Amino acid sequence: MALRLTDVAVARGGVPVLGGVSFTLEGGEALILRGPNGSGKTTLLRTIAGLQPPLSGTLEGAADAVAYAGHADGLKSMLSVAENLQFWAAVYGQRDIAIALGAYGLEPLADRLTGTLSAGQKRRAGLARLMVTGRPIWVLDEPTVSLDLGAVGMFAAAVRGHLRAGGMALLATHIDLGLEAKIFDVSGFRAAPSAVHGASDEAFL
Ligand SMILES: Nc1ncnc2c1ncn2[C@@H]1O[C@H](COP(=O)(O)OP(=O)(O)OP(=O)(O)O)[C@@H](O)[C@H]1O
Repeated sequence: MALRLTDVAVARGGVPVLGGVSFTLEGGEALILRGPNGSGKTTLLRTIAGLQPPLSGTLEGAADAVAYAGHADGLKSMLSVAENLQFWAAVYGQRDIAIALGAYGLEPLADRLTGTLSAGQKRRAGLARLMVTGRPIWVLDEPTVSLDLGAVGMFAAAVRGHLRAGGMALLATHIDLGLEAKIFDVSGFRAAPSAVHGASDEAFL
């Protein structure tokens, strides 16, 4: 299986952000999105995750295959870490959370209410969530924010394991994770300036 984008254009708040984006990601491959702040990385990732439609172009291989980790951690603060992972495992028809807990050193925190965790601990739990989805394409937006060096290592190891198992990873990150990955710089794909200004998609704020 593969994720294939052909001549994709994306918009935020009705304003075109990127155009002419084409790439293919095969099983076992990672692709890192680069580009300055505001260049459209998040918008492209949200489109691939199915949170918004592309303006034009075709996107193949993403439906029912993507697990998305955006800026929010996707955790319920009044559930424990284990309960959160069990919840997400159930959503995706999976059961085992032990591997995910172990991969991010979360066993000692398994029974803690997620709302009482530190920012980095929450981020570890949010990333562990990906491992209980069983989904082949991990789409990650700045995944290492709040992580200390040890946790960055845990994350890199989790991604490597996912790739070895034939999975794919698409990441927007400014950090060198030591992964063998293709780089896609979105800077060269800026959409032509539009006459529309000041719009926003508040529904997603
Ligand atoms: N909710 C929104 N409504 C309207 N425009 C938005 C909204 N969110 C972001 N934008 C604009 O869309 C453009 C692309 O933003 P996007 O978040 O995709 O960039 P990014 O490359 O991920 O940036 P960063 O590196 O800062 O995270 C920017 O000009 C941004 O100001």
